[in-house]
Amino acid sequence: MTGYLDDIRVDPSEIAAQEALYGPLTQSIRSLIDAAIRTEVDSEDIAGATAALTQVASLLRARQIDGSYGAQPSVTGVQRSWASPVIGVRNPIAPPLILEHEPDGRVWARFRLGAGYEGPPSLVHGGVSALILDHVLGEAVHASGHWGMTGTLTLRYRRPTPLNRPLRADARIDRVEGRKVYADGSISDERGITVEASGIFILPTGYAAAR
Ligand SMILES: CCCCCCCC/C=C\CCCCCCCC(=O)SCCNC(=O)CCNC(=O)[C@H](O)C(C)(C)COP(=O)(O)OP(=O)(O)OC[C@H]1O[C@@H](n2cnc3c(N)ncnc32)[C@H](O)[C@@H]1OP(=O)(O)O
Repeated sequence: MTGYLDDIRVDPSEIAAQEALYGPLTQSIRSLIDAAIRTEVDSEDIAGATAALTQVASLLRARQIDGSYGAQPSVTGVQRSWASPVIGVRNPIAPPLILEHEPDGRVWARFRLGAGYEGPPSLVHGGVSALILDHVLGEAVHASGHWGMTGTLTLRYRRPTPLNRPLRADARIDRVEGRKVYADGSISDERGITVEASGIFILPTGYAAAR
């Protein structure tokens, strides 16, 4: 797999400039998603908003990459994660999580989930929790100098996870067995753990280990 070591070679000022350009666009669309779910304006205003948004979409589509973001051969490892639905600087679906890396390899993030992530009324959708944990466990694997595809992800939903409350995700690797890296993690609210996860991340046949 290419891209892994490119992370180190990307010019930081170029990354900062791109983040300053695309970050506000993404944040604006993120706010729009929440607005679209919760709006109670009258039908004329909905029709007006729909027309305006169609125009915005065609403005952005005037020049586009071919295919998905991470599939671009010229795009570096750092930029590729910008399309992530969990941390993506360019993905309005991402909450986003801002990940913190500890020297001992633990990875964690504080975040909140709003109306766009609802499962049961006023609670986080279980699939969204799985998405977040898959990513955070995968990051802990990556931080340990390995990488791999998610082979198995096991979740235990211990308590409902609330919307619009401070949440935290944590992950760390447990052990490495050949091509398999075992990682554990959780999502917590103010009262403690709501979801526990364990995952097996596997370096696919034919791929070299990261380091
Ligand atoms: C992820 C790429 C990272 C790129 C790095 C760049 C930067 C990263 C930065 C930041 C982290 C990002 C974080 C992202 C997080 C999201 C990750 C995802 O969403 S991944 C998409 C969902 N997962 C799939 O689509 C897998 C589909 N499955 C496969 O591709 C294969 O089945 C694979 C690779 C899992 C295994 O295939 P084989 O052919 O290489 O492996 P065989 O030779 O069959 O088995 C090897 C060993 O693993 C066990 N094994 C095989 N499959 C297993 C499984 N599903 N679960 C558990 N064990 C399994 C076997 O029993 C065997 O064990 P024995 O060596 O005998 O002890």
